[in-house]
Amino acid sequence: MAMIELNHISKEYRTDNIVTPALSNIDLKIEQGEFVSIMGASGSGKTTLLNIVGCMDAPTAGTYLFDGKDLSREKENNLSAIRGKRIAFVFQHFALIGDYTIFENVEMPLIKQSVSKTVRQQKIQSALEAVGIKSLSKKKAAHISGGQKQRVAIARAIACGADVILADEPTGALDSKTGKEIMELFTNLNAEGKTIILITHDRKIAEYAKRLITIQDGRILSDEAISKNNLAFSCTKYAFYAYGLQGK
Ligand SMILES: Nc1ncnc2c1ncn2[C@@H]1O[C@H](COP(=O)(O)OP(=O)(O)OP(=O)(O)O)[C@@H](O)[C@H]1O
Repeated sequence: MAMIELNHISKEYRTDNIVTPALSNIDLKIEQGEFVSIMGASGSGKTTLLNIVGCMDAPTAGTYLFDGKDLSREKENNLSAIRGKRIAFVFQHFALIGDYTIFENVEMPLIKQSVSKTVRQQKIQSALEAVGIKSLSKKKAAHISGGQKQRVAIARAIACGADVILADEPTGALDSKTGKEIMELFTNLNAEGKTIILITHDRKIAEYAKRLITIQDGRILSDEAISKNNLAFSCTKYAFYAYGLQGK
């Protein structure tokens, strides 16, 4: 059984009698532990798809099964519980509260989950350590760089214990070097078993994943494993590291 299973999913937005079809008849299975990139032109339906997978939006038709449970017609309370515990989001513009410290930003979902103070402290310290910003924990989110903000957002996803991380253009607001560092973090998280689904407009970013889905006009145009050439590239890169050379 796939962890994420979309069967004949369609989505239409209706505003002021205008109907906009966003997704048409999507069939998709994603197994636990996969790392998937989604690409497609602007307006092709990528964010709509991610929002349905992340229980932020409901489909107009079709069924969405998460771990075998049909969530398509689930009540908001139950969806919000799944969002909080199983699925975390990382956004292009970070979605942090600027006036809160880094520690407090990571802490918020844990308070919502009623995690005790001692356990919260442990989870937050270990998540901040995993993304390399433990020393910044008392700084306000407004006073750190874009790359550091995205690390906070990833730490928040790690700390809340989600096993699925959905990332919508996570490197879109970052320079290419910082973007690569963020993608290395996602690669590590995937190696630890997290399921990652990531939207990007950048083919190089997409190639960090193991599978690439292309969307066009609300339909899946292609769904393929990332090619061996790229694996050869990453093997070369890791060989560089293994021999203690500068791997660039
Ligand atoms: N809340 C909404 N109300 C009405 N139409 C919407 C809404 N959100 C998205 N749409 C429309 O649905 C279609 C798919 O939008 P979506 O945001 O999923 O595309 P996208 O591929 O993520 O685009 P981008 O790359 O520009 O972010 C577009 O035609 C868009 O205009």
